[in-house]
Amino acid sequence: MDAHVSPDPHHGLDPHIGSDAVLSLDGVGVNRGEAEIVHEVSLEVGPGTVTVVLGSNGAGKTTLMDGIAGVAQVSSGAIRLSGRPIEKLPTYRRARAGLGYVEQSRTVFRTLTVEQNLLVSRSGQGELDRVFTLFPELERRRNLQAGHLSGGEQQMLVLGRALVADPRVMLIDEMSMGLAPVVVRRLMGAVGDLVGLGISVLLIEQFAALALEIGTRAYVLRKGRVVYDGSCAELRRDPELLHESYFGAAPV
Ligand SMILES: Nc1ncnc2c1ncn2[C@@H]1O[C@H](COP(=O)(O)OP(=O)(O)OP(=O)(O)O)[C@@H](O)[C@H]1O
Repeated sequence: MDAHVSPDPHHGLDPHIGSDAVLSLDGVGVNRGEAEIVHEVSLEVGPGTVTVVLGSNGAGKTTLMDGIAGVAQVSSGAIRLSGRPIEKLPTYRRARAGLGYVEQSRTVFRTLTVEQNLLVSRSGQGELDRVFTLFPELERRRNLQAGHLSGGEQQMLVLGRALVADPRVMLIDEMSMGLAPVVVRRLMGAVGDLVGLGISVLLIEQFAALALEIGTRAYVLRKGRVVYDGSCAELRRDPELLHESYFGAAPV
């Protein structure tokens, strides 16, 4: 671990974060096939917060999310959702327990309308209204085939589809891929609004500066390990620390 990268799990943070975590990982390893890609990750998502996971390409961010959601095999450690161990549950039972997963590759049913896309994964009418409150853009296009939406609107619909399943925690993996910064900013605003709906978020985002604006706590992964655990505010203030966490050396 580097000298400037905080080894203190509560560094610069509001001390209330921690014990009442909605999602917590304790020493988690995650495999891809035979190889362990993520090693001994301990992490907490506080209630009503956005927690940000950063790291360079190949650092293991997606593998970590896949392990939490049950898509990749957890090789060691414990994962708790509202205090309940979930690491041995199959994917669908983790989802039923309140874990929503917005995977990296955005998918909508292109030939179905916006509304039909939402109805497919609905748990109640109220949730549809929540989506349209969050994304008035989608309400205006509710009868349009989803394939005709812009990239940003499709991503809103992907988020909306996760939202109608009424999750307690949402894992969101790089939803900004290929989108213009102005669209990403709009999406980040919506992610920030999720906490107002009582949803806690674990967010992977390549636009680090935008993610750090809406996040409370940040983790940086390098080679599958946590090398920074601290506040988003600290990383925002200190771009050198951010760079060093990513790459293991200060910028030249
Ligand atoms: N299915 C797989 N089988 C074997 N190795 C894999 C597989 N998927 C990913 N990896 C490897 O695991 C490592 C971490 O990949 P991962 O996709 O989790 O990183 P990431 O931080 O999400 O990167 P990116 O930002 O590029 O998505 C990489 O070295 C990658 O080559």
